[in-house]
Amino acid sequence: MPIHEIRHPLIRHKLGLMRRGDLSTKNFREMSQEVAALLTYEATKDLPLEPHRIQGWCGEIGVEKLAGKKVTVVPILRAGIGMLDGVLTLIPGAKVSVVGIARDEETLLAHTYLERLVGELDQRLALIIDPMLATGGSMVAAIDMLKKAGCKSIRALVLVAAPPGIQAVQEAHPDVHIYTASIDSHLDENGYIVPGLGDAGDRIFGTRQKEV
Ligand SMILES: O=P(O)(O)OC[C@H]1O[C@H](OP(=O)(O)OP(=O)(O)O)[C@H](O)[C@@H]1O
Ligand SMILES: O=c1cc[nH]c(=O)[nH]1
Ligand SMILES: [Mg+2]
Repeated sequence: MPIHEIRHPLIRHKLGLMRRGDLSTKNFREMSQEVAALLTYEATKDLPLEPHRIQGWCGEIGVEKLAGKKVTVVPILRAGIGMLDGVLTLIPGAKVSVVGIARDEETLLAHTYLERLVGELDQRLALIIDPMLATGGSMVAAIDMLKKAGCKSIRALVLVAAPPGIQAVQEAHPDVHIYTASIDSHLDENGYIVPGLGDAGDRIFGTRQKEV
């Protein structure tokens, strides 16, 4: 199945804390990075390795290293930035491709406003990061963009996913695996995930936020 809900106890615990409406911006931000790192660990567990010979302390030995070109991490602005350091903690050499996509609050349609992709995408695994997969419009737009640029291997890491978003990605891009900390219940009348996290961008950056 291309949807992976990672039900690790540390993720469940941290996500439970993140769902508190009164959590500070600082704590929400920190936990976004921590859960992103844990999702990265799961999403990379089958990356190919290649043998490599090095000089060890006792002479030449065989070790393994990641095969192929470096991974590119693709944060979807703004909220994806809230997961970036967490991913880079585990893959510090990754290249970063920044994509700006905003969802229109009325129509819920995704609009692309920035595309800064790294080179040699045809040889890289792309890890798209965004805390929320709601209608799926933003994620589908990001995958469309990467594929148009030649990328052949794409995975999506989201903190919370809603069924309509999962379905939209699976229908448009069945080859893309989604890794999430939780598959939530549904979307409300404004397209927000329930129970969800609220507006992830606002909670990470400390901007407009509904009173709780
Ligand atoms: O699945 P969708 O229905 O497309 O919704 C999810 C998108 O909405 C949020 O971003 P938003 O557009 O609010 O931008 P922001 O990160 O700048 O706040 C979120 O970070 C996703 O990118
Ligand atoms: O629940 C949602 C849906 C879209 N964007 C968010 O930030 N939160
Ligand atoms: Mg937002």
